[in-house]
Amino acid sequence: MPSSTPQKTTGLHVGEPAPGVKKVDPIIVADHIKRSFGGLTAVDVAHLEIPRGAITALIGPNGAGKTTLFNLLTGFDKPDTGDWAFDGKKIAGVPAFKVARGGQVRTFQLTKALGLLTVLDNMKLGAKGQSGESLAKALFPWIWRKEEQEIEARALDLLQRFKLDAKKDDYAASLSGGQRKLLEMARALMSQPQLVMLDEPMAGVNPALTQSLLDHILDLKKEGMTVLFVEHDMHMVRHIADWVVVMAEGKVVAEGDPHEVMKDPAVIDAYLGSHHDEDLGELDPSITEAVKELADDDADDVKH
Ligand SMILES: Nc1ncnc2c1ncn2[C@@H]1O[C@H](COP(=O)(O)OP(=O)(O)OP(=O)(O)O)[C@@H](O)[C@H]1O
Repeated sequence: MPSSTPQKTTGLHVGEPAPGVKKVDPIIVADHIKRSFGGLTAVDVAHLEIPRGAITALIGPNGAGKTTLFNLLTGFDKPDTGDWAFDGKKIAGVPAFKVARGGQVRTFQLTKALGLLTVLDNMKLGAKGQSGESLAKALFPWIWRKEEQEIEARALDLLQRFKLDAKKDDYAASLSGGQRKLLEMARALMSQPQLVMLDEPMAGVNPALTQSLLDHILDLKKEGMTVLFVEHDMHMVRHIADWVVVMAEGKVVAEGDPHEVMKDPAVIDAYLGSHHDEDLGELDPSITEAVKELADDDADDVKH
Protein backbone atom coordinates (compact mmCIF):
# COMPACT_ATOMS: atom_id res chain seq x y z
CA MET A 1 0.00 0.00 0.00
CA PRO A 2 1.25 3.52 -0.69
CA SER A 3 3.07 5.14 2.20
CA SER A 4 1.40 8.54 1.85
CA THR A 5 -2.31 9.22 2.14
CA PRO A 6 -3.74 10.17 -1.25
CA GLN A 7 -5.65 13.42 -1.61
CA LYS A 8 -9.33 12.48 -1.80
CA THR A 9 -11.74 14.41 -4.00
CA THR A 10 -14.96 15.27 -2.17
CA GLY A 11 -18.17 17.16 -2.94
CA LEU A 12 -18.88 14.92 -5.92
CA HIS A 13 -22.60 14.37 -5.38
CA VAL A 14 -25.76 16.42 -4.98
CA GLY A 15 -27.99 15.47 -2.02
CA GLU A 16 -27.91 12.34 0.11
CA PRO A 17 -25.70 9.52 -1.18
CA ALA A 18 -28.03 6.80 -2.45
CA PRO A 19 -28.21 4.52 -5.49
CA GLY A 20 -28.44 6.71 -8.59
CA VAL A 21 -27.54 9.93 -6.75
CA LYS A 22 -26.82 12.92 -9.04
CA LYS A 23 -23.24 14.07 -9.46
CA VAL A 24 -22.05 17.66 -9.66
CA ASP A 25 -20.16 16.96 -12.90
CA PRO A 26 -20.88 13.47 -14.27
CA ILE A 27 -18.77 12.05 -17.10
CA ILE A 28 -21.15 9.11 -17.55
CA VAL A 29 -24.91 9.27 -17.13
CA ALA A 30 -26.71 5.95 -17.61
CA ASP A 31 -30.40 5.09 -17.55
CA HIS A 32 -32.37 1.85 -17.45
CA ILE A 33 -29.54 -0.45 -18.53
CA LYS A 34 -30.67 -4.05 -18.65
CA ARG A 35 -28.75 -7.09 -19.84
CA SER A 36 -30.01 -10.66 -19.45
CA PHE A 37 -28.39 -13.96 -20.30
CA GLY A 38 -31.21 -16.45 -20.83
CA GLY A 39 -33.35 -16.17 -17.70
CA LEU A 40 -30.65 -14.43 -15.66
CA THR A 41 -30.69 -10.64 -15.33
CA ALA A 42 -26.99 -9.78 -15.08
CA VAL A 43 -27.45 -5.98 -15.08
CA ASP A 44 -30.51 -3.93 -14.19
CA VAL A 45 -29.32 -0.41 -13.39
CA ALA A 46 -32.04 2.25 -13.15
CA HIS A 47 -29.78 5.31 -13.05
CA LEU A 48 -26.06 5.80 -12.53
CA GLU A 49 -23.76 8.79 -12.78
CA ILE A 50 -19.97 8.55 -12.62
CA PRO A 51 -18.23 11.68 -11.33
CA ARG A 52 -15.64 13.35 -13.58
CA GLY A 53 -12.05 13.83 -12.43
CA ALA A 54 -12.36 11.38 -9.54
CA ILE A 55 -11.58 7.73 -8.82
CA THR A 56 -14.74 5.62 -8.52
CA ALA A 57 -14.68 2.00 -7.38
CA LEU A 58 -17.34 -0.42 -8.54
CA ILE A 59 -17.61 -3.18 -5.95
CA GLY A 60 -19.95 -6.06 -5.17
CA PRO A 61 -19.90 -9.80 -4.63
CA ASN A 62 -19.05 -12.28 -7.39
CA GLY A 63 -21.65 -12.31 -10.13
CA ALA A 64 -23.06 -8.88 -9.17
CA GLY A 65 -22.82 -7.70 -12.79
CA LYS A 66 -19.77 -5.42 -12.55
CA THR A 67 -17.89 -6.80 -15.55
CA THR A 68 -21.08 -6.99 -17.59
CA LEU A 69 -21.75 -3.32 -16.85
CA PHE A 70 -18.15 -2.51 -17.88
CA ASN A 71 -18.63 -4.46 -21.11
CA LEU A 72 -21.83 -2.57 -21.87
CA LEU A 73 -20.46 0.89 -21.12
CA THR A 74 -17.43 0.28 -23.33
CA GLY A 75 -19.31 -1.20 -26.29
CA PHE A 76 -17.98 -4.76 -25.83
CA ASP A 77 -21.53 -6.00 -25.24
CA LYS A 78 -25.02 -4.78 -26.16
CA PRO A 79 -27.80 -4.21 -23.60
CA ASP A 80 -31.40 -5.36 -23.94
CA THR A 81 -32.44 -1.81 -23.07
CA GLY A 82 -30.70 1.28 -21.86
CA ASP A 83 -29.26 4.58 -22.74
CA TRP A 84 -26.15 6.35 -21.59
CA ALA A 85 -23.99 9.31 -22.41
CA PHE A 86 -20.26 9.78 -22.10
CA ASP A 87 -19.13 13.37 -21.78
CA GLY A 88 -22.59 14.51 -22.88
CA LYS A 89 -22.67 12.34 -26.03
CA LYS A 90 -25.03 9.38 -26.30
CA ILE A 91 -22.95 6.30 -26.93
CA ALA A 92 -25.29 3.36 -26.30
CA GLY A 93 -24.83 0.94 -29.20
CA VAL A 94 -21.53 2.50 -30.32
CA PRO A 95 -18.91 -0.24 -30.99
CA ALA A 96 -15.90 -0.62 -28.67
CA PHE A 97 -13.26 0.83 -31.00
CA LYS A 98 -15.29 4.01 -31.47
CA VAL A 99 -15.94 4.30 -27.73
CA ALA A 100 -12.17 4.11 -27.18
CA ARG A 101 -11.53 6.72 -29.84
CA GLY A 102 -14.04 8.94 -28.09
CA GLY A 103 -11.86 8.97 -24.98
CA GLN A 104 -13.19 6.09 -22.88
CA VAL A 105 -10.78 3.16 -22.61
CA ARG A 106 -10.68 0.04 -20.50
CA THR A 107 -8.47 -2.79 -19.36
CA PHE A 108 -9.59 -6.36 -18.81
CA GLN A 109 -9.67 -8.70 -15.80
CA LEU A 110 -7.50 -11.10 -17.76
CA THR A 111 -4.96 -9.02 -19.58
CA LYS A 112 -5.31 -8.84 -23.33
CA ALA A 113 -1.69 -8.01 -24.15
CA LEU A 114 -0.87 -9.80 -27.36
CA GLY A 115 1.81 -12.25 -26.30
CA LEU A 116 3.49 -12.65 -29.67
CA LEU A 117 3.86 -8.94 -30.26
CA THR A 118 6.63 -6.97 -28.61
CA VAL A 119 5.85 -4.64 -25.74
CA LEU A 120 6.41 -1.66 -28.04
CA ASP A 121 4.10 -3.03 -30.74
CA ASN A 122 1.40 -3.62 -28.13
CA MET A 123 1.72 0.04 -27.19
CA LYS A 124 1.47 1.20 -30.80
CA LEU A 125 -1.76 -0.76 -31.19
CA GLY A 126 -3.23 1.35 -28.39
CA ALA A 127 -2.84 4.60 -30.31
CA LYS A 128 -5.99 6.21 -31.65
CA GLY A 129 -6.54 8.15 -34.81
CA GLN A 130 -4.05 6.13 -36.84
CA SER A 131 -4.68 6.77 -40.50
CA GLY A 132 -4.80 3.03 -41.22
CA GLU A 133 -5.23 2.11 -44.86
CA SER A 134 -6.76 5.44 -45.71
CA LEU A 135 -6.47 7.17 -49.04
CA ALA A 136 -4.54 9.99 -47.35
CA LYS A 137 -1.94 7.49 -46.23
CA ALA A 138 -1.53 6.11 -49.75
CA LEU A 139 -1.27 9.54 -51.32
CA PHE A 140 0.79 11.30 -48.67
CA PRO A 141 3.04 8.68 -47.05
CA TRP A 142 5.09 11.35 -45.24
CA ILE A 143 2.01 12.27 -43.15
CA TRP A 144 1.79 8.67 -42.08
CA ARG A 145 5.52 8.48 -41.26
CA LYS A 146 5.27 11.56 -39.05
CA GLU A 147 2.31 10.09 -37.22
CA GLU A 148 4.22 6.82 -36.77
CA GLN A 149 7.15 8.70 -35.25
CA GLU A 150 4.89 10.57 -32.86
CA ILE A 151 3.17 7.36 -31.80
CA GLU A 152 6.50 5.66 -31.17
CA ALA A 153 7.79 8.61 -29.15
CA ARG A 154 4.65 8.61 -27.01
CA ALA A 155 4.89 4.83 -26.55
CA LEU A 156 8.52 5.08 -25.40
CA ASP A 157 7.63 7.89 -23.01
CA LEU A 158 4.85 5.87 -21.42
CA LEU A 159 6.99 2.72 -21.25
CA GLN A 160 9.60 4.69 -19.38
CA ARG A 161 7.01 6.04 -16.97
CA PHE A 162 5.74 2.50 -16.30
CA LYS A 163 9.34 1.19 -16.02
CA LEU A 164 8.85 -1.13 -18.98
CA ASP A 165 11.25 0.64 -21.35
CA ALA A 166 13.97 -2.00 -20.86
CA LYS A 167 11.44 -4.59 -22.06
CA LYS A 168 10.27 -2.74 -25.17
CA ASP A 169 11.61 -5.36 -27.59
CA ASP A 170 10.56 -8.38 -25.52
CA TYR A 171 7.46 -10.35 -26.38
CA ALA A 172 4.55 -9.39 -24.11
CA ALA A 173 4.22 -13.11 -23.30
CA SER A 174 7.54 -12.95 -21.42
CA LEU A 175 6.26 -10.34 -18.93
CA SER A 176 5.06 -11.25 -15.44
CA GLY A 177 1.33 -10.94 -14.66
CA GLY A 178 1.91 -7.61 -12.89
CA GLN A 179 4.03 -6.23 -15.72
CA ARG A 180 1.29 -7.18 -18.16
CA LYS A 181 -1.18 -5.20 -16.05
CA LEU A 182 1.17 -2.23 -16.23
CA LEU A 183 1.49 -2.70 -19.99
CA GLU A 184 -2.30 -2.76 -20.32
CA MET A 185 -2.60 0.46 -18.39
CA ALA A 186 0.21 2.09 -20.37
CA ARG A 187 -1.38 0.94 -23.62
CA ALA A 188 -4.75 2.35 -22.55
CA LEU A 189 -3.06 5.73 -22.09
CA MET A 190 -1.77 5.71 -25.68
CA SER A 191 -5.16 6.97 -26.83
CA GLN A 192 -5.00 9.94 -24.43
CA PRO A 193 -8.34 9.06 -22.81
CA GLN A 194 -10.55 11.09 -20.54
CA LEU A 195 -11.94 8.06 -18.73
CA VAL A 196 -9.90 4.98 -17.85
CA MET A 197 -11.84 1.90 -16.77
CA LEU A 198 -9.83 -0.79 -15.00
CA ASP A 199 -11.26 -4.27 -14.41
CA GLU A 200 -9.63 -5.72 -11.29
CA PRO A 201 -6.27 -3.97 -11.70
CA MET A 202 -4.80 -5.67 -8.63
CA ALA A 203 -5.83 -9.25 -9.39
CA GLY A 204 -2.78 -11.46 -9.81
CA VAL A 205 -0.34 -8.65 -9.16
CA ASN A 206 2.71 -9.50 -7.12
CA PRO A 207 2.90 -7.34 -3.93
CA ALA A 208 6.16 -5.82 -5.21
CA LEU A 209 4.21 -4.16 -8.05
CA THR A 210 1.11 -3.23 -6.04
CA GLN A 211 2.51 0.07 -4.87
CA SER A 212 3.56 1.03 -8.37
CA LEU A 213 0.13 0.20 -9.82
CA LEU A 214 -1.66 2.20 -7.12
CA ASP A 215 0.61 5.18 -7.70
CA HIS A 216 -0.05 5.01 -11.44
CA ILE A 217 -3.80 5.01 -10.83
CA LEU A 218 -3.49 8.01 -8.51
CA ASP A 219 -1.35 9.76 -11.16
CA LEU A 220 -4.14 9.37 -13.73
CA LYS A 221 -6.38 11.47 -11.50
CA LYS A 222 -3.63 14.03 -10.92
CA GLU A 223 -3.40 14.40 -14.70
CA GLY A 224 -7.11 15.17 -14.91
CA MET A 225 -8.39 11.78 -16.01
CA THR A 226 -11.41 10.04 -14.53
CA VAL A 227 -10.93 6.49 -13.26
CA LEU A 228 -13.60 3.82 -12.81
CA PHE A 229 -12.35 0.50 -11.49
CA VAL A 230 -13.75 -2.85 -10.42
CA GLU A 231 -11.95 -4.33 -7.44
CA HIS A 232 -12.41 -6.93 -4.74
CA ASP A 233 -9.55 -5.66 -2.58
CA MET A 234 -11.33 -3.43 -0.04
CA HIS A 235 -8.10 -1.96 1.33
CA MET A 236 -7.29 -0.65 -2.10
CA VAL A 237 -10.83 0.63 -2.58
CA ARG A 238 -10.78 2.54 0.69
CA HIS A 239 -7.33 3.85 0.08
CA ILE A 240 -7.65 5.33 -3.40
CA ALA A 241 -11.36 5.63 -4.24
CA ASP A 242 -13.11 8.98 -3.90
CA TRP A 243 -16.48 7.38 -4.50
CA VAL A 244 -17.83 3.82 -4.31
CA VAL A 245 -20.72 2.24 -6.22
CA VAL A 246 -21.93 -1.10 -4.84
CA MET A 247 -23.70 -3.60 -7.09
CA ALA A 248 -25.56 -6.77 -6.12
CA GLU A 249 -27.64 -9.02 -8.35
CA GLY A 250 -27.35 -6.58 -11.24
CA LYS A 251 -28.54 -3.50 -9.36
CA VAL A 252 -26.78 -0.58 -7.73
CA VAL A 253 -27.60 -1.09 -4.03
CA ALA A 254 -25.50 1.67 -2.47
CA GLU A 255 -23.25 4.58 -3.39
CA GLY A 256 -21.11 6.87 -1.30
CA ASP A 257 -17.84 7.91 0.23
CA PRO A 258 -15.68 4.77 0.68
CA HIS A 259 -15.56 5.01 4.46
CA GLU A 260 -19.28 5.69 4.82
CA VAL A 261 -20.61 3.27 2.22
CA MET A 262 -18.85 0.31 3.84
CA LYS A 263 -21.00 0.89 6.95
CA ASP A 264 -24.25 0.77 4.94
CA PRO A 265 -26.25 -2.33 5.98
CA ALA A 266 -27.25 -2.76 2.31
CA VAL A 267 -23.59 -3.35 1.49
CA ILE A 268 -23.08 -5.97 4.18
CA ASP A 269 -26.37 -7.53 3.01
CA ALA A 270 -25.13 -7.57 -0.57
CA TYR A 271 -22.07 -9.55 0.45
CA LEU A 272 -23.87 -11.89 2.84
CA GLY A 273 -26.88 -12.24 0.52
CA SER A 274 -28.79 -15.41 1.21
CA HIS A 275 -26.16 -16.45 3.75
CA HIS A 276 -27.42 -13.96 6.32
CA ASP A 277 -28.53 -16.51 8.89
CA GLU A 278 -25.51 -18.78 8.52
CA ASP A 279 -22.58 -18.93 10.85
CA LEU A 280 -19.80 -16.78 9.32
CA GLY A 281 -17.34 -19.60 9.92
CA GLU A 282 -19.25 -21.87 7.52
CA LEU A 283 -19.23 -19.48 4.59
CA ASP A 284 -17.03 -19.43 1.53
CA PRO A 285 -13.75 -17.79 2.64
CA SER A 286 -14.04 -15.13 -0.11
CA ILE A 287 -17.33 -13.92 1.41
CA THR A 288 -16.06 -13.91 5.00
CA GLU A 289 -12.91 -12.10 3.87
CA ALA A 290 -14.95 -9.42 2.07
CA VAL A 291 -17.26 -8.93 5.05
CA LYS A 292 -14.30 -8.74 7.44
CA GLU A 293 -12.61 -6.16 5.24
CA LEU A 294 -15.82 -4.16 4.92
CA ALA A 295 -16.06 -4.01 8.69
CA ASP A 296 -12.37 -3.27 9.10
CA ASP A 297 -12.47 0.45 8.40
CA ASP A 298 -10.98 1.60 11.70
CA ALA A 299 -8.12 -0.86 11.57
CA ASP A 300 -7.39 0.33 8.04
CA ASP A 301 -7.33 3.97 9.13
CA VAL A 302 -4.81 3.17 11.83
CA LYS A 303 -2.57 1.34 9.36
CA HIS A 304 -2.36 4.26 6.96
N1 LIG B 1 -21.66 -14.27 -21.50
C1 LIG B 1 -22.41 -14.68 -20.49
N2 LIG B 1 -23.28 -15.69 -20.63
C2 LIG B 1 -24.06 -16.11 -19.61
N3 LIG B 1 -24.04 -15.56 -18.38
C3 LIG B 1 -23.18 -14.57 -18.17
C4 LIG B 1 -22.33 -14.06 -19.19
N4 LIG B 1 -21.58 -13.04 -18.69
C5 LIG B 1 -21.96 -12.91 -17.40
N5 LIG B 1 -22.93 -13.82 -17.09
C6 LIG B 1 -23.60 -13.95 -15.79
O1 LIG B 1 -24.03 -12.67 -15.40
C7 LIG B 1 -23.85 -12.47 -14.01
C8 LIG B 1 -22.97 -11.26 -13.77
O2 LIG B 1 -21.64 -11.58 -14.15
P1 LIG B 1 -20.44 -10.55 -14.10
O3 LIG B 1 -19.24 -11.26 -14.61
O4 LIG B 1 -20.85 -9.29 -14.75
O5 LIG B 1 -20.31 -10.32 -12.53
P2 LIG B 1 -19.14 -9.63 -11.72
O6 LIG B 1 -19.78 -8.76 -10.71
O7 LIG B 1 -18.18 -8.98 -12.65
O8 LIG B 1 -18.47 -10.88 -11.02
P3 LIG B 1 -16.93 -11.15 -10.60
O9 LIG B 1 -16.66 -10.23 -9.46
O10 LIG B 1 -16.97 -12.58 -10.19
O11 LIG B 1 -16.09 -10.88 -11.80
C9 LIG B 1 -23.26 -13.75 -13.47
O12 LIG B 1 -24.30 -14.53 -12.94
C10 LIG B 1 -22.65 -14.40 -14.68
O13 LIG B 1 -22.64 -15.80 -14.55
